[in-house]
Amino acid sequence: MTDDYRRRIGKLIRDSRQHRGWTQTQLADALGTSQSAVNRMERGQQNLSLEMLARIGEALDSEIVSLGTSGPMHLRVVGGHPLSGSIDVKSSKNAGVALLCASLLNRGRTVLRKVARIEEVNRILEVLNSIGVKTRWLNADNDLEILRPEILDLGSIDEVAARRTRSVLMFLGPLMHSEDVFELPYAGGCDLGARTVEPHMIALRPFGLAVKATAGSYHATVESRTAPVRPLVLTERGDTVTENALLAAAGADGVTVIRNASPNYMVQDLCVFLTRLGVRIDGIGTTTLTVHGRTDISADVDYAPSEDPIEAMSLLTAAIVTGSEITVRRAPIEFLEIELALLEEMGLDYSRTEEYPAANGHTRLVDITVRPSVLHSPIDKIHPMPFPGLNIDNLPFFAAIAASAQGATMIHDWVYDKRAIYLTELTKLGARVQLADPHRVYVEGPTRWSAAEVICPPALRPAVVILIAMLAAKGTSVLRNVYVINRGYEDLANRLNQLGAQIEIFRDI
Ligand SMILES: CC(=O)N[C@H]1[C@@H](OP(=O)(O)OP(=O)(O)OC[C@H]2O[C@@H](n3ccc(=O)[nH]c3=O)[C@H](O)[C@@H]2O)O[C@H](CO)[C@@H](O)[C@@H]1O
Ligand SMILES: C=C(OP(=O)(O)O)C(=O)O
Repeated sequence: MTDDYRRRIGKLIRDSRQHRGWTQTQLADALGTSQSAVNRMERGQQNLSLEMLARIGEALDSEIVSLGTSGPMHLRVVGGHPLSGSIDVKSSKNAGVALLCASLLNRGRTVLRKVARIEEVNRILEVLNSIGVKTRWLNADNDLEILRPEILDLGSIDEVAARRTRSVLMFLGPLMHSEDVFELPYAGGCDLGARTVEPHMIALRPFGLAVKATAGSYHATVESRTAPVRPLVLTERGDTVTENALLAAAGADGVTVIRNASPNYMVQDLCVFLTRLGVRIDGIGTTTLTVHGRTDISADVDYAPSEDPIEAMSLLTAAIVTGSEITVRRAPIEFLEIELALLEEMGLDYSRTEEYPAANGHTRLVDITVRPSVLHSPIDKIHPMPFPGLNIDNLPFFAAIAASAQGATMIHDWVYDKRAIYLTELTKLGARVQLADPHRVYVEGPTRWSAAEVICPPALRPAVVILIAMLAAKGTSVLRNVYVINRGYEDLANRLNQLGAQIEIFRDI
């Protein structure tokens, strides 16, 4: 790099940092380097690798220094080393996106604390911004301010961003309170096979919302604005459908009883948030929710969504599969109990601290320490259930765990059409995974993991499972196109590196 280039790039970095309102120390923290190194970079006195430029671009959210961020992101993993140390679980993707959608109900100022800085959140923010909602990251802790304008500009909705996430479906519940007729692009998300939206349509109908699927979008018409006269019985105990019903009920004039509601973690977080907005909800954490709606929600609210049980499970799995001792701090225990009970049956040696409250004042957290253990397969198949059951999104992690255990395990993903199929990618790293049918795999362990080059399957959890297997595999593996992981995990590679992993981020340019 010539001096001139170094100086010009340094100036761009300084401008972007100042634009974001960060000190050199804040940028250094985000990059895992020192303030003096940032100072040298800004003065053009430091050679910068493309990877470092990519990381700076990402940290500063800046197009100017996104030189290396234009192409897809990949990971190079030097595996076979045990991990050690402690790691904090971040707030959940699924509560994060639900609360962003819920902020549309609020005419006051919404502040969400420590929001996971992930692609799924970015997509919803792009959609919110495109319709006129003002959002602003307040600091390096990822606190986020959201201000909804009186009138939304739905005609300008960012369709590209909307189509990349399924969470945009949760705009239906809030928007029906302020719009008479509106369109939403078809929801996307992980490619897990067909995912029905019918339960959402059925749940919102009693509130007076008619939704018709037209070419490429949902056409919504508010025929009347009412609270359902009878209890609303959900046909599926789904998470986002429960959230949509809650959002419709929260802004409706009257009391709504929702039966067969999901009591899962993101739903509980949303309920607690709505109570902070002044909406009374009885039965939080159960399958019957009674919502006392309000048509005048306008509160300056400050809320910290809780920690992600799926991220906690991912980190526990990384420890188990690499035979490491690590402590996963701030794990929401209510949503991990069955997983831990099963792991204990399989021979896992672990301990946990007393419970302490999350910042939302509701969720119970513990620190979990996992120690190297000799695991054996469970006697019965492993299958998920809606909460309270083994979490549907935690199931894929058991494929890597079963592959590390002695014996044969059957894993039954009845939920998604395609997800079990993606688990067979583990065979590329030496695991014996056999597809019995599109929903069931047999896993035979233990595995001598071997390094490989793999393209991420288009599904978040199976992609992370492959990354974890790469941490266990001696040698250098490459995982390509990790957008799907970034959709749900913040800075996962660097955080694993802090536990001793050797993962390098690189990009095509
Ligand atoms: C943004 C968000 O929060 N996403 C989560 C949410 O998605 P979301 O709520 O969108 O999940 P879906 O509605 O797609 O439900 C998942 C699948 O389970 C089936 N199903 C669900 C409930 C039920 O009682 N019976 C039944 O058959 C559905 O038909 C579907 O095939 O919940 C899923 C299931 O926990 C999780 O994988 C997703 O991470
Ligand atoms: C399936 C998942 O999420 P989404 O609903 O965002 O596709 C997931 O989190 O594993």
